[in-house]
Amino acid sequence: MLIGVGSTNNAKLKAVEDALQECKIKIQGINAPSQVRDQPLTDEETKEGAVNRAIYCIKQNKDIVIGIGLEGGVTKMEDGLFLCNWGALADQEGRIVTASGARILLPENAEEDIEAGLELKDIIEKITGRKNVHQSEGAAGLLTAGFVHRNELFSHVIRLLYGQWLYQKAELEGDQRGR
Ligand SMILES: O=P(O)(O)OP(=O)(O)OP(=O)(O)OC[C@H]1O[C@@H](n2cnc3c(O)ncnc32)[C@H](O)[C@@H]1O
Ligand SMILES: [Mg+2]
Repeated sequence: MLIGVGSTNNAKLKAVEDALQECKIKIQGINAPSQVRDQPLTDEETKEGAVNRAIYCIKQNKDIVIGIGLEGGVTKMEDGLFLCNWGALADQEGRIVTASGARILLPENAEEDIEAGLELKDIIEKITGRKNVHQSEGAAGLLTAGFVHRNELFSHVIRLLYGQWLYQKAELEGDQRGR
């Protein structure tokens, strides 16, 4: 089964590979536009970016059975700004499922930089002094001393998406059999 993943970011592609390793899948990374800001600033905007990427993927090629869109963002809470991750799965029948992942509080200085208009990936590069951290362990890796990497956060989201999709398809097939 061919899965289109709406990104060429290694952390996201690895997340899909790891999350669905027991399923017979082939992955195609697609440079899908999120159609939201490069740095989404709310849960809603982050989720919308994931949905837009997923839908873009299934429109590229009829052989793509499902499209997966993954989007990172931030969301404001009483105690500060949290890192959030959203995912969406779209299929050729028009079904769309969504899920979000674990979230952690960003340091106060990161919040100030984001409010000043910087992207989280640039802030993390500034803190670590390394390039392309968003393609590997990400902000989560930095803030958990390497315990939880960005791809792991997305992996859970992907399993939530794929599992919901399987469940909904099975429900539909049950209905069609007159259950
Ligand atoms: O190529 P794409 O798929 O766009 O990958 P990306 O790394 O830009 O990821 P997103 O667009 O999903 O993330 C939106 C913004 O949030 C940043 N971001 C989100 N999670 C991050 C993380 O764990 N570490 C570093 N930056 C992160 C990211 O770099 C962008 O600036
Ligand atoms: Mg991006």
